[in-house]
Amino acid sequence: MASHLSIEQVGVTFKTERGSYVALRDVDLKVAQGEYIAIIGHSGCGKSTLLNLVAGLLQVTTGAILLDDKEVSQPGPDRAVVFQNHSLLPWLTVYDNVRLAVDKVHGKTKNKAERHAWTMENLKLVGMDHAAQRHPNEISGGMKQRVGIARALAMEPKVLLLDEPFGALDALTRAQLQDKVMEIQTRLNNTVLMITHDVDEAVLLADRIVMMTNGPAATIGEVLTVDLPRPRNRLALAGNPTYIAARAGVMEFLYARHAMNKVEAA
Ligand SMILES: Nc1ncnc2c1ncn2[C@@H]1O[C@H](COP(=O)(O)OP(=O)(O)OP(=O)(O)O)[C@@H](O)[C@H]1O
Repeated sequence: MASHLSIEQVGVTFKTERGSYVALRDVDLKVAQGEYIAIIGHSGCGKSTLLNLVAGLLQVTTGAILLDDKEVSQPGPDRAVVFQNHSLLPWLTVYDNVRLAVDKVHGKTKNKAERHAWTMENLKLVGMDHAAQRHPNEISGGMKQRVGIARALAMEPKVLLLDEPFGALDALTRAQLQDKVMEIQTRLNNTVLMITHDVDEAVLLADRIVMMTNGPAATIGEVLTVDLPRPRNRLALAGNPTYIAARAGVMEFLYARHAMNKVEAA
């Protein structure tokens, strides 16, 4: 596998008032272009820390992160992040939220008309072109997440980083957006790193599921390949033996072998 994104022997130690806290150690992962990776693990195991390292929002203490052989040390337009709590600017319209990112990333390469067309094309991709002139407070949580995804895609990042992007949504909206993301990924072949707490979401969306051990000093415990053809249909998969086995494998990892200590979890 050609390694497009390479996480090499990464460790992170935070300085806290009570001393050093080793959040991650020896995290090793190679991701190919176009791969969809889900990262799953109990609360506090370091999933966001890992994503923030790839985003360049945090620095590794040891090891390195390479994207196309270049070390990642700061945020850049080649990595776009979508957070759980939509981070749209409330005073801008849906259109302007996306357009701002388009102007920033494509200001030198596309003219004004092209930037407008590109903004609309990405809003269309997530089915939000009809609401272009609305403000964030006039649209639902699911719609805000769709705009956040449009904004990220409009940057044409090499890697799309999703930090529980559907976590705050109701089950139906969540399913709709998962389908949308699958459809977009099939079309654009983005490399995706997605954090989730949801086993079904991980199996449905991912090519590989990275399962993390509990902290302190959390690391990758196991990586499970989801050998299911695409496009994937949630209804058809419900009785699929490969789907059921993958789901059981992740459940077993999380709730049998790496069950969270009840005191810790409280
Ligand atoms: N800036 C920081 N300073 C000190 N400790 C931190 C810092 N950021 C994170 N941690 C600690 O590192 C560990 C990993 O945190 P992280 O947010 O990455 O976990 P997570 O797996 O994303 O959790 P959740 O699923 O609850 O979002 C936690 O124990 C957290 O308290």
